[in-house]
Amino acid sequence: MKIASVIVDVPTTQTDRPFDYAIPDVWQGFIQRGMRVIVPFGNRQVQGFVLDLKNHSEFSNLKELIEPMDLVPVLNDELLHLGDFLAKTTLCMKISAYQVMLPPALKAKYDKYLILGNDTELQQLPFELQLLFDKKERVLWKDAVEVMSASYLYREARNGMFEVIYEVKNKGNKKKITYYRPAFSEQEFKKRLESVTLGNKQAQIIQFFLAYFQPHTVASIEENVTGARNSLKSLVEKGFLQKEEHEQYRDPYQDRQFVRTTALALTEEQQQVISPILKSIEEVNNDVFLLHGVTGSGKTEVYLQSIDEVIKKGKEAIVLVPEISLTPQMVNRFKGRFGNKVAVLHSGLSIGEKYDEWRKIQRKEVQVVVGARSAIFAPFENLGIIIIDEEHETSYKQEDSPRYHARDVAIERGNYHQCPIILGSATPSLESFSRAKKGVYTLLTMAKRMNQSALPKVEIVDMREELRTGNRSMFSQALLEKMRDRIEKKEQIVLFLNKRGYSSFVMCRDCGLVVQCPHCEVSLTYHKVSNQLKCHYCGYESYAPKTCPECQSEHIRFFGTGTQKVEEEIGKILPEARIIRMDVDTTSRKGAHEKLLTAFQEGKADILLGTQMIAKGLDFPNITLVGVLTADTMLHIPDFRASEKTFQLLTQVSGRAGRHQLPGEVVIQTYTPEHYSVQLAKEHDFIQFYQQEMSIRRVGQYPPYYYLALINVSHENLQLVVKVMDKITTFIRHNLSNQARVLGPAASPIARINNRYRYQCLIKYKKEPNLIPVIQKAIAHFHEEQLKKGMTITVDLNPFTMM
Ligand SMILES: Nc1ncnc2c1ncn2[C@@H]1O[C@H](COP(=O)(O)OP(=O)(O)OP(=O)(O)O)[C@@H](O)[C@H]1O
Ligand SMILES: [Zn+2]
Ligand SMILES: [Zn+2]
Repeated sequence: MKIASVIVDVPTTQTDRPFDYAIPDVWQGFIQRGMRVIVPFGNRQVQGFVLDLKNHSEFSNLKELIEPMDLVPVLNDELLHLGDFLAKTTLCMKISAYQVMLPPALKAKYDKYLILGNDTELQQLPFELQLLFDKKERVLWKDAVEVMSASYLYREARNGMFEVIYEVKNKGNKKKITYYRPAFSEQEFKKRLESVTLGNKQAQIIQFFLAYFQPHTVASIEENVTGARNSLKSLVEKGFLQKEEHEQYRDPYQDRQFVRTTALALTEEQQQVISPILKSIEEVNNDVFLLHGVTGSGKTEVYLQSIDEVIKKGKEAIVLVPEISLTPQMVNRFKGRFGNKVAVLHSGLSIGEKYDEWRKIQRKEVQVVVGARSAIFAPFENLGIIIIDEEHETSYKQEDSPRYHARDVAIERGNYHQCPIILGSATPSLESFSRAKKGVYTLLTMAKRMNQSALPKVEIVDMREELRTGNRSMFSQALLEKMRDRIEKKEQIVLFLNKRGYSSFVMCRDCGLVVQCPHCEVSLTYHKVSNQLKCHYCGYESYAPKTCPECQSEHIRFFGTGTQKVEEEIGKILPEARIIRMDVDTTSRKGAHEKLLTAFQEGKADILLGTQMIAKGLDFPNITLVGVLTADTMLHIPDFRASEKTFQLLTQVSGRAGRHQLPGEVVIQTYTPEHYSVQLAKEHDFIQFYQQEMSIRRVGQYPPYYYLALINVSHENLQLVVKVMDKITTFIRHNLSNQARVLGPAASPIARINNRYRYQCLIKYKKEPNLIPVIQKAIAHFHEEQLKKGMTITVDLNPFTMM
């Protein structure tokens, strides 16, 4: 093959297609599909992905590609195909589709190094390289190519002379660990022993190996035979032992002892739901299961035993969990069952650690990956199951390009591998549940909690009523009494606050002004520690004003409640209570999250106070009271999913109480007690909520009855934004069927971010086969504006944020 088709890293619409490059002779036979290469583009050199190899091109005078960046492909055939799928279904550039599948270490420009292969002696190298390597462990790639050709280096790397690694700054080099392994079978080993004479130490070492016939590290040999180190070499020379080196990964969990767990005897309900899953695994079917199980019904055990079956068949498993429930407790459950067969991918890892975990997958050293959204791209080649826990979580949708939903990617991959998919939740999304009702997915239900424990009793407290009776505190009488009671009984409490920071906004009580960001149309958030106001969209910061910027009144103050303020107030009313506060501020340091949770688990506090991050996944036996301080903050955001999100959150938080022997109770404080999402969360009635919400969606023409597409235009010049959005909207309106509803142009709910005005157009549709080409055509018209004037146009198919 003489020609490579390459997708280049130049993200513009004009370059969003493969370019052909001639493969120079030195690289013939080396370049493969899915490798990254460096190619000339214009007068620059850029990276690209090889999509295809061929012998003929419709273009003549092809430029030559410069060199490969990888020894082996970083994307396999399936992932190349998946990139196509992403580009088509999310309207992103192909280059961003491929890049999103790789760990960040392979995206940015990190330095590349050569290190010597396991068996390479310095003397084997050409003299020029010997000089470079002299006493060094590794050599910068760019220094090496000054003295030797890249093709020589790559070929020898393939032969095992070197390894090529990407070095992520400050994260330390790959660690190697030396092992000694027996050179023959046990029988052969014993036979040969008869015909040699060994020194005392050597004999002891041999005895040790015969007792534990497996590879050992030097450290473990020395532990058993003191001073063994010096005799190992001669045993290698005599042929008894072989020395080998294994890479030691920067395993973030390596210092931890995992208590091994074994499969639990399943309850009747668990058995009922797992049997169709096992059947699907057995028959290699591509079924999508929606596992609707109430909180604490034992969904995780169903996942674990399904995965176990998949591993036994020599296949692999991907488990997605939302970033915030990817707690050490969650990781332990998987590592405890499958040990080092598990790789973990989440945003708390350093770039180097992510790269290491990814390579374990690529090298087939693990069979299970547990991770947040992007783990759906794990480069497994023989997938046997994909599990998405808490499938209703909106964090499975990526908010920047490629705007993909992990569920769609999972279904696409499941289809390729012909493997089952489990979507699990106590509060499934309306989209998934309606698909299950229609029979597109198979519905599996677990309605009971483990050990017959009841779902917690929920009490709703009307905070307006509290105010009327003169209670101005953030705790209702009911909640306060129950908190006292639990502290006395030495049981534990979870207090949930739907917010971050000390207080959310600053308002003037005289003129009603809310202090806003000067660049964005949002109110600023007050941070007590620094006495600053911050914008969470653009990062703008200023000191909190002492007087109102509008009317100069001094009655300007902070509204709303934050975790710090709640902590202070508890300190006043329940001074004996020990509190652990978990929010963005207390958990920003690496490992902090885990420390706080462990402390709580060990009973070092009575109250766990926190935001969203404590709502899910926690499974602690001693929690018997959950208090939700303000249930309605989320009901008022401009989003048609506001009620659904409120119901889900209240159900999830309530689900933390009374999961084991002790019964649980929940107090929900609210200013809108009559709202159905609050009332039905009290009843734990998902089905009723589903029906009620569906009828509202039908009337409002929202998903799952209609699909949505959101187009957004932003620029500093308001007139330009309005003009462009108007033209796009008109074009789309004229080119879709009259069943489609095209709303807009209208100012976005957040009308300005970072001084850029934002306008949008929302399309609601049922069936529009031409939707994508029409949108593309509408936008293509404004290329010039995008390129020259810095205007941004984004398209979000099935958007999850309407802001
Ligand atoms: N078959 C079983 N026998 C005994 N205990 C079990 C069994 N299955 C699960 N459990 C235990 O029951 C508890 C609840 O299970 P699990 O956390 O899996 O529930 P879940 O459905 O995932 O809940 P949530 O949706 O609230 O996270 C756990 O402590 C788990 O170890
Ligand atoms: Zn004022
Ligand atoms: Zn701002």
